[in-house]
Amino acid sequence: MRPALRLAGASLAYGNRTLWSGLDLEIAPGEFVAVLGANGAGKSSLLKVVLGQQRLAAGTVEVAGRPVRRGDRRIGYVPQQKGLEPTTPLRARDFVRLGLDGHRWGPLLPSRRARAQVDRVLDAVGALDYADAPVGRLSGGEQQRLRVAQSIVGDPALLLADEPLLSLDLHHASAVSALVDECRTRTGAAVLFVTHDVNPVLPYADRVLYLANGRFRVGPPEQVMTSATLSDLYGSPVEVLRSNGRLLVAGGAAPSEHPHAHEHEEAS
Ligand SMILES: Nc1ncnc2c1ncn2[C@@H]1O[C@H](COP(=O)(O)OP(=O)(O)OP(=O)(O)O)[C@@H](O)[C@H]1O
Repeated sequence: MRPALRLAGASLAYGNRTLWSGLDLEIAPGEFVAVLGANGAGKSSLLKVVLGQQRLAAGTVEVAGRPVRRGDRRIGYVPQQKGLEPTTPLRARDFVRLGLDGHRWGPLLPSRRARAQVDRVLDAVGALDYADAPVGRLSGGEQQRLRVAQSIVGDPALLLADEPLLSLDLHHASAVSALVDECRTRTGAAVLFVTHDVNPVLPYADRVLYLANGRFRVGPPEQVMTSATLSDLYGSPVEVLRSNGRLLVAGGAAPSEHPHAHEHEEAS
């Protein structure tokens, strides 16, 4: 089967600083890959490469067998969270609808089918109660649920989610993770899901891509999320603790020039 996403010998650099290199990754349709790593490891940049917004320094990247290009309608994207302007002149449901026909100019076309699709995802993220509210007045967590709804409403073949659980309470973090899982099961979408906390996606992640120190490990969570693997990756002691089925990563202070890398922790 043709991979939904294929990176081969991929390297990413800004100027003379290489974020990661030698990345070979094939994601099958329907596969769920969680992307983890310290601040600044290059997780968001990886998504930008797949979106065609950032060029590789070396190697190739293909989405469903074709070179990446900007504005690929087969890709759904949840950008890293930014608050929407309070005066944004859109209702929540119109904001979600942009995921279906936001690429077209002009007023939204009346369509019973589009309305039903929007209602279905609003319901799935628990946003029906505020479907007609102005989007800019909603809380960070409410807006975040709408971003997720917008990214999946068009049934993408590849879903890229950049910290979609940020601002969500435990209940909604679980619900959004389950929703993404349900979406990939129903539509066969492949998922690349950036998160700082692996726990909400542990039930669904087929593999983890862990980026640190310009290197990476990729494999099933039980292989990657171990003290031995992460200590080796970071080059310093990292302890992965297990408690009640949850993982807690302690340590991971990367010998990096970026002080915020030391804040890395998957505890929640
Ligand atoms: N366009 C750019 N030009 C130069 N440097 C950049 C650019 N975009 C990102 N960087 C730098 O590259 C590094 C990786 O950024 P990126 O946002 O991909 O990291 P991340 O792993 O997603 O981090 P976080 O967990 O903090 O969101 C950072 O140090 C960032 O400052």
